[in-house]
Amino acid sequence: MSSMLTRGMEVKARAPGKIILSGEHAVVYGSAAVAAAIDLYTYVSLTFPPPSHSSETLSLQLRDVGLEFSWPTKRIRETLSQTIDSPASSPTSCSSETMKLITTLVEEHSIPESKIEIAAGVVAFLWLYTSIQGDKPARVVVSSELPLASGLGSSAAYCVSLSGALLASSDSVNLDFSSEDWLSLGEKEQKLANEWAFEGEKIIHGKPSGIDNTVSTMGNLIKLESGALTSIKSNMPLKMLITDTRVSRNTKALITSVAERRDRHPDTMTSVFTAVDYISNELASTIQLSSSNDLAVVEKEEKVEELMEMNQGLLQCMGVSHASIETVISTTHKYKLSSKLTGAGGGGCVLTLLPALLSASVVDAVTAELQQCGFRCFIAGIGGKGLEIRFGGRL
Ligand SMILES: Nc1ncnc2c1ncn2[C@@H]1O[C@H](COP(=O)(O)OP(=O)(O)OP(=O)(O)O)[C@@H](O)[C@H]1O
Ligand SMILES: C[C@@](O)(CCO)CC(=O)[O-]
Ligand SMILES: [Mg+2]
Repeated sequence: MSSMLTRGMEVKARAPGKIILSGEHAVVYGSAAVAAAIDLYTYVSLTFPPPSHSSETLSLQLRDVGLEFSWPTKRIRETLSQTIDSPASSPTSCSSETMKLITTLVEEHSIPESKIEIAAGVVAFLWLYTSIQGDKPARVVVSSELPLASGLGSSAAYCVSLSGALLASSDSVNLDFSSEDWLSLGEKEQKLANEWAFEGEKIIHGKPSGIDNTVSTMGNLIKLESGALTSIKSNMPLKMLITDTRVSRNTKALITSVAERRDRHPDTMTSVFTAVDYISNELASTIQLSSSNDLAVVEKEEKVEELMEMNQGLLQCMGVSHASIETVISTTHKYKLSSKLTGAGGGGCVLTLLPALLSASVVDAVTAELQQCGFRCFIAGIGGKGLEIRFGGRL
């Protein structure tokens, strides 16, 4: 399969962003968290030059940030000779020595100071590319429907779609490349893509829990607790208004600030994480479709709202709320709606539950008031597909 793909064929992958309904940060310390895929995707296009082509470069175009990188493959082999021939079938972490070497490759390109956080994404790209495809010349293009660095899992969608495209064109994955439809990977291959994406997330997040890459790979609605995954089936409408405060933040820095607070107050923070664990488990059983869960939708919504408020209080206690998030919470509260931050916090996006019977005029009024504050509001479809691959066709 890989020999056909090396003849100028294009492989595409797409992976969704996510919302975290409860449990961000605490999940890094083993508490339960509940997350859902949303219908906004990051797309990767990977093309190997045809054999007649003289190009011996690896190029990366990041359309969302208007940056382009390219490296002679000879330069990549010289720099990363120690790690380049590792097998794609066994995901490995990027050591600090290799990270330094990759950083020298990234620093050969000047990234404007205002976009410096993209460098971690480029390092993650080079680690995933060289680990899975070695030093083959290729052109990779990334574009996303997600706001970057805003809590909707753009880093995970980036790592999952990259891992998917790279594996789909390796010998580790077997797919029908004569099909022009979006294809899901088999269970084993999905697991491999998720494991590689987790290695990329480690480079971008520092200490990720794995929830973002897992929900982006698998799609749907999931609970993750101490690394153990449960898939949640729900028949609740779960309509969420997403408000992007447009305050950009960095997940790695926020994870570090929570770790520092935990170092200062170990017992207290452990109790906070335990409380979040209870909240996530209660939220999961409230939305879960099961014969013992016979509450009416309105009652379930009231429970979810209260649990979201409680989780937000504990996120504030962890130090990851922000004045812009508090403005969204107080604005939606005027309309008797409950909100919480989603993702790492510090700005970024806020979720507001829109109960099924809420009138459209209230949604319009609250949205208008939030937009007047300079925020961007949208409603995303929840619980859709995860990583998918497509051969040929257009992005
Ligand atoms: N489409 C993209 N193009 C280039 N880099 C990207 C893209 N998507 C994500 N990244 C990388 O991921 C970083 C943002 O990741 P970060 O974890 O801080 O935010 P997030 O994943 O959007 O939010 P959260 O982790 O809270 O869900 C960017 O700075 C960049 O390095
Ligand atoms: C803040 C965090 O819990 C969620 C970010 O979406 C980090 C992680 O779990 O990797
Ligand atoms: Mg992230």
